[in-house]
Amino acid sequence: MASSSEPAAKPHVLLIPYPAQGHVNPLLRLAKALHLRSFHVTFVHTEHNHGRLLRSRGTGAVEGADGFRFETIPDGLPPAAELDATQDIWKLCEATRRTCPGPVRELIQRLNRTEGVPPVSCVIADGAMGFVVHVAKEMGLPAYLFFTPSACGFLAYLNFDQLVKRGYVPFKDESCLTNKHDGGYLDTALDWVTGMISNIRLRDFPTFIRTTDADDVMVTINIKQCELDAPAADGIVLNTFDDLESTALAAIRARLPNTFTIGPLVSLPPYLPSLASSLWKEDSVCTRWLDQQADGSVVYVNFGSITVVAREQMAEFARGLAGAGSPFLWVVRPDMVRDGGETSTPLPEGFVEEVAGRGLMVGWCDQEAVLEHRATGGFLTHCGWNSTLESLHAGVPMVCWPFFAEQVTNCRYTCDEWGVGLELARDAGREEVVAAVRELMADGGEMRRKAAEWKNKAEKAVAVGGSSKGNLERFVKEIARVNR
Ligand SMILES: O=c1ccn([C@@H]2O[C@H](COP(=O)(O)OP(=O)(O)O[C@H]3O[C@H](CO)[C@@H](O)[C@H](O)[C@H]3O)[C@@H](O)[C@H]2O)c(=O)[nH]1
Repeated sequence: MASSSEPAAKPHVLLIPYPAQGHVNPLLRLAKALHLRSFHVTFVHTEHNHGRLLRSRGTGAVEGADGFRFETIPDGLPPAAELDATQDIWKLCEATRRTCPGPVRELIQRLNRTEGVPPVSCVIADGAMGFVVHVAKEMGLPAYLFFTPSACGFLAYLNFDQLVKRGYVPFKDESCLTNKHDGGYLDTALDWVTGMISNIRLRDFPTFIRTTDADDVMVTINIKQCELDAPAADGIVLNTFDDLESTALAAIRARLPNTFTIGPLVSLPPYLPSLASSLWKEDSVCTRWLDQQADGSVVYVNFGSITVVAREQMAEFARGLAGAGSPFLWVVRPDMVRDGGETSTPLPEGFVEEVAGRGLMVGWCDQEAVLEHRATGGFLTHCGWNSTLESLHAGVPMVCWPFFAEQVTNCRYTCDEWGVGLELARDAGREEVVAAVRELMADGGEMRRKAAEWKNKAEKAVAVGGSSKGNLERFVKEIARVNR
């Protein structure tokens, strides 16, 4: 709760993440940065995620801090039978857009009536909650959108309407939907897209375009976010830095001039560590286990918070990972494998015993700490943007195994543009996994050198005098000023 002695003139920022781990994390980091700069902060979880946070912490309440409060809104989905199961992000996108405008409006009205709390002066919502901009505008409030993907991913989304207008989407033929049997359609060059690498292909675009449905929900929602919501916002915030994505950023700024690049938003060193956002309970054994491993020897494997893998592929992957020979730390979420809609034990029988001593499997870890640990030598990732950026910040080269959304775009840039990744084919078998992990963990090499270079540039961007640090301070001034 806010302290009643708080001066009424303090700017009060309301932050509304999209309710998924990869979206909550960067917005919470921004929220803390604003709190550190004397903003009163209200951070909004969905009721579902609030329940998960309580469970992952084993507490009865999610505590705020002085001038930092948590609030909840419904997400529009029926209550989940299994609290820890990953929500269906497709249904969630549609449900939040339909359900949340009313509750957001009521929340702002209630906060404005709450004694001791300064009136809400600015709203920052995730780009995937872009409808919030219109609610804020109706209430006379400035509103900013934080798009959590990479700039190259966001630029790809900004071109969805062109893909439709030019007739690439919807796909004409079901067979074009899969990597295997597309008859080359996914390799179509899109050299007209300003700001993306010149040889970008249809397959490098966020996978939501892979539909034969002219009214596809994800295509429609993404176009609305880019064509209706983003231009209506007072500004756009991106978790990236200028050196990394200068060409994509120039194209974005040509359309949305007031774009602030403030990344990488990392949480080290921690500020208000008690205000954490892990929806799963972190396994504390990881650091102790890593402490016992040699420098740069461990391959860290994590597919993020949403990815679901087929049982046979999981088994094949496990064999490949074990066969590569490096010690490994693998985060296996309990709901990662689904058989016919059912969640069941994800690992092949006997695997845990077989790799005991050289492979550690946990349900969830403190990923930033793992990537920064001296023993971690490579990251096998699904290329979620937070994972990619956290890896770049830690100077750790990657094997890229993208599954959906703009992970394919991030993979392309990580491998071909930034030179710090090796791509693993979506249908890779154990031999390919072995080969990729061995190459990743090999000593020396160009990828490792490049990774060290990007680490340096990332650190410079957020240090005093760096581009992201300067942009953050400019952003802070702008959103504090609109309040006066
Ligand atoms: O054991 C774990 C696993 C993950 N994380 C954290 O969880 C976040 C995961 O984010 P990300 O790597 O971006 O993966 P997703 O959760 O899959 O992210 C979704 O959101 C991202 C941002 O929009 C998109 O780039 C992805 O495509 C989309 O799947 C990161 O901050 C990780 O550090 C942990 O702390 N511990």
